[in-house]
Amino acid sequence: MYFAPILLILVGLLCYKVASVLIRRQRNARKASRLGCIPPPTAPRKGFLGIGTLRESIRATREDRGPVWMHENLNAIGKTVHTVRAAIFDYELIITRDAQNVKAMFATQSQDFDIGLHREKCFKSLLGPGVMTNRQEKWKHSRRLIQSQFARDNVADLDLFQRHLNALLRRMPVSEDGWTAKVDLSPLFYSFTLDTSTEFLFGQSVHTLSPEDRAGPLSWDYNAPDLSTFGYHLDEAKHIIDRRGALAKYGWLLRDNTFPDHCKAVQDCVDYFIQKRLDGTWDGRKVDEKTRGRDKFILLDELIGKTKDHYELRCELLNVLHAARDTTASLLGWSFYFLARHADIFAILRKEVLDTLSADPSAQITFAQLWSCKYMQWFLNEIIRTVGVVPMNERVAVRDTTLPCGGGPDGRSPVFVPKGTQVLVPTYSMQHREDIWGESVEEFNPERWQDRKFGWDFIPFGGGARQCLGQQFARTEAMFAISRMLQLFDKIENMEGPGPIKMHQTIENRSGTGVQVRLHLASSSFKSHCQERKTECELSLSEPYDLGLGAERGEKLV
Ligand code: HEM
Repeated sequence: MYFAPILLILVGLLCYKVASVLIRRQRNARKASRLGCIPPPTAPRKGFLGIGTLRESIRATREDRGPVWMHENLNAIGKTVHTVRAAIFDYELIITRDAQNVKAMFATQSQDFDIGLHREKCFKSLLGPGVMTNRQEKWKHSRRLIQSQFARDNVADLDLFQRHLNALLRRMPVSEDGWTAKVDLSPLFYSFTLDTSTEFLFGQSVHTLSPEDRAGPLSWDYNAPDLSTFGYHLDEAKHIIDRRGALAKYGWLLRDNTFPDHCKAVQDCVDYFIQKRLDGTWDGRKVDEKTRGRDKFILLDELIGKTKDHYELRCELLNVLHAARDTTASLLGWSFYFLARHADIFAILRKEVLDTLSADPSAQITFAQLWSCKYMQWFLNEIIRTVGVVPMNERVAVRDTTLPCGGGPDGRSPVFVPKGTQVLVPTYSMQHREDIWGESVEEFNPERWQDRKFGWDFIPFGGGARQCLGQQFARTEAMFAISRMLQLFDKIENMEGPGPIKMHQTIENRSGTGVQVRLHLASSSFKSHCQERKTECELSLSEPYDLGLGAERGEKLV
């Protein structure tokens, strides 16, 4: 009985939708032609309404080859085609790996573009509004608040990295033959960067790698949240967000009842840190106003000088934590993934570290020394280029606008971009364009960076107005950890065996098979450790030897 009116309403809605799409297309076509724009090539739409393409892309991501799938699909349209239109259902977007278009969106026409609304929507519940998720005026406010802090020289604290690296090394006991057991370095680096970034942001690490250090300062406080699960809840919440993000504007379809609990657990911990800092109490002692944040850089302390709004502090700090932690862990993981597969590069890099810094892993390293390691810089650039640590970026047009090129058969005409259109920037694909990087594009070769300057064709840290604020921090942390490990170990072996590279793409891109290696302790570092600990150098190692600097042999590993 009710069937006919419902059907009528549905048909009416469908007609309205079709009519409005057609009218919008006509209006856009007229405006585009007035502006001298020509559409770019259209990516083939597979299956009904492009559902086949969507399915293929989801399958590729699930099989850990998402960035490669995108690159191959663009190349299939044409190796010289760098801007295309794509459509799935009623959703039309532009994909560009053209440096000129990227420069326009990120810099020269940045007032016409912003990050997509779905980034804000996906992350809102976990991070809240902050520098990564805010748009327009609100973003400008967040950026101003954070940026001035990052301009300081002492943002990257080498002592901080050293302490947490020691904890990581304690997880890698060495046997009698000088080799560590087979270890997956990937999760260790994710823990390492969680520990360093929580300390750098909140002034208190969650000590994932050294829980024994966590117990001390907070044991007196019965109201303290459970810091041991901070990393778990953060990872789980991010995992759900990643899955939603893959569905773009349809992300809301993916429901997960555990999501609010994960978000709350993370926020409770951060709230606790902030409250303690705001109260001026920490570890039961009064924090001295004068020394607060002076001897070492703590972002929370710096922000407290600008705002006392608890919610704002929490959101901004969580935004930076999200930006900092996984990206740097991915960079470190991939570094050792490639070192384990390129013995020649391992040898060159190690020689540079020993010559420039010292062969002694307990000798002090300075910021200037680290940054003078040229080959190390090339090596990191090549890692970032090869894997695309953040393999995809995006913008959305906030008004009708244009991109300077990509249109027409020769790709030289401007392209019309209607308001609300999402423009994807597949940075991985940009970094694998043969016309930019040459025929050896798929070769891992740090030396290609010898005389190369950064341009708009290499934007792993974004560019222009929203450029990454932590590039220097991330590079310093990675250089420090790599240098120390190369001082300690003289060999690395790939324990995964042959097989294709797997790129597990979430927001960052990490190795889908982990970083399965074993490392061999250099005899010189072994001696220096022994001397430092006043133990005998000719130790006959009948038990695994604990590598952690400062830790005594035989100490119980956690
Ligand atoms: C290898 C490591 C890293 C990579 C590849 C990376 C990459 C990026 C990229 C591509 C963006 C721009 C996003 C966009 O255009 O919308 C970005 C933004 C940002 N990054 Fe990083 N990042 C890294 C490490 C870090 C670290 C360690 C920190 C902090 C300590 C950090 C803080 C930020 C912040 C605050 C923003 C937001 C800037 C804004 O929107 O105004 N990043 N990062």
